Amino acid sequence: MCETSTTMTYYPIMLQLKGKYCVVIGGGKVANRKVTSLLNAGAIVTVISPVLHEKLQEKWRNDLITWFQKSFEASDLEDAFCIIAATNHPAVNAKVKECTMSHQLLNIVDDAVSSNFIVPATLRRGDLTIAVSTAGANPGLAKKVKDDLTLQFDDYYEEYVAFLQSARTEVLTNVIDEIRKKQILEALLLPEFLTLTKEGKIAERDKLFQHYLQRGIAPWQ
Ligand SMILES: C[C@@]1(CC(=O)O)c2cc3[nH]c(cc4nc(cc5[nH]c(cc(n2)[C@H]1CCC(=O)O)[C@@](C)(CC(=O)O)[C@@H]5CCC(=O)O)C(CC(=O)O)=C4CCC(=O)O)c(CCC(=O)O)c3CC(=O)O
Ligand SMILES: NC(=O)C1=CN([C@@H]2O[C@H](COP(=O)(O)OP(=O)(O)OC[C@H]3O[C@@H](n4cnc5c(N)ncnc54)[C@H](O)[C@@H]3O)[C@@H](O)[C@H]2O)C=CC1
Repeated sequence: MCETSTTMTYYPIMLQLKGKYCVVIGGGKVANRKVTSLLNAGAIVTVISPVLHEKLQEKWRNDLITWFQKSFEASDLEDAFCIIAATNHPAVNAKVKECTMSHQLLNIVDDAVSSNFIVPATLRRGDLTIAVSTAGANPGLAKKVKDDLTLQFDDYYEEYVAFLQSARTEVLTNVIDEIRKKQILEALLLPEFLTLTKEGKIAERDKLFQHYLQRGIAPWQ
């Protein structure tokens, strides 16, 4: 048994890509998956590829992306904040690496070692993001763990996180006493609020929160 991992220790971050110029080289199935997540993050996406996967064609027809129907050239990378090399030719992907400046973000879909970032499997429930990575050891496992988590973090988490956000804002705005503030913030994460959200008892949940906010003691304590 191997005792220590030989894989890279990555630094996980949440990247703000809104309005950032991103270039994807290649227009196949994998490129389409990467483009979809870039667009979801609000990036401005250009695809360089002689041929486009039908889902990318649809995005292009809907003006969601720019497409240059051609093979890769070094000048395609000018001004790019983020670059994804997703062709089916390792030599072309390696050329993209060669032409990338050290300050640019680069993901090469067939070469994690030469990339300066890799993409985790991601589960979203409103503002809750769960990102799973195996550092490239087994991307299929990252996807499987994420898929398994969809059961535990079901759709109602979206409503739950929205409630927690507005309740937290209310506490931070209205409760001056630091000890009480800390107590209420801790109590917000007790299972009662999650259970009531899951059962769709929204009015009851909000009443419970208001009661606690005003009285300072949770009724169940
Ligand atoms: C290093 C990394 C670079 C990067 O792409 O960032 C990379 C590399 C490679 N993936 C390969 C294969 C597969 N990748 C997937 C799926 C995903 N791959 C993703 C990420 C990553 N893949 C990064 C590491 C992530 C990590 O480990 O933390 C996910 C999580 C995110 C995303 O792509 O958005 C997305 C799931 C999205 C979702 O559904 O949630 C599947 C399963 C499937 O498609 O159903 C398979 C087939 C099964 C298998 O091989 O495991 C191959 C071999 C290609 C070949 O055979 O030629 C390479 C190349 C290599 O290993 O060198
Ligand atoms: N990172 C990941 O999650 C995964 C990575 N892969 C890797 O991704 C590669 C791509 O896979 P697919 O998208 O399924 O392949 P694909 O064959 O569907 O797409 C390849 C695309 O690259 C384009 N292309 C080829 N030469 C080019 C050039 N010189 N300049 C610009 N574009 C060019 C083609 O026109 C095509 O659109 C695979 O070879 C594999 O190594 C595969 C599965 C998952």
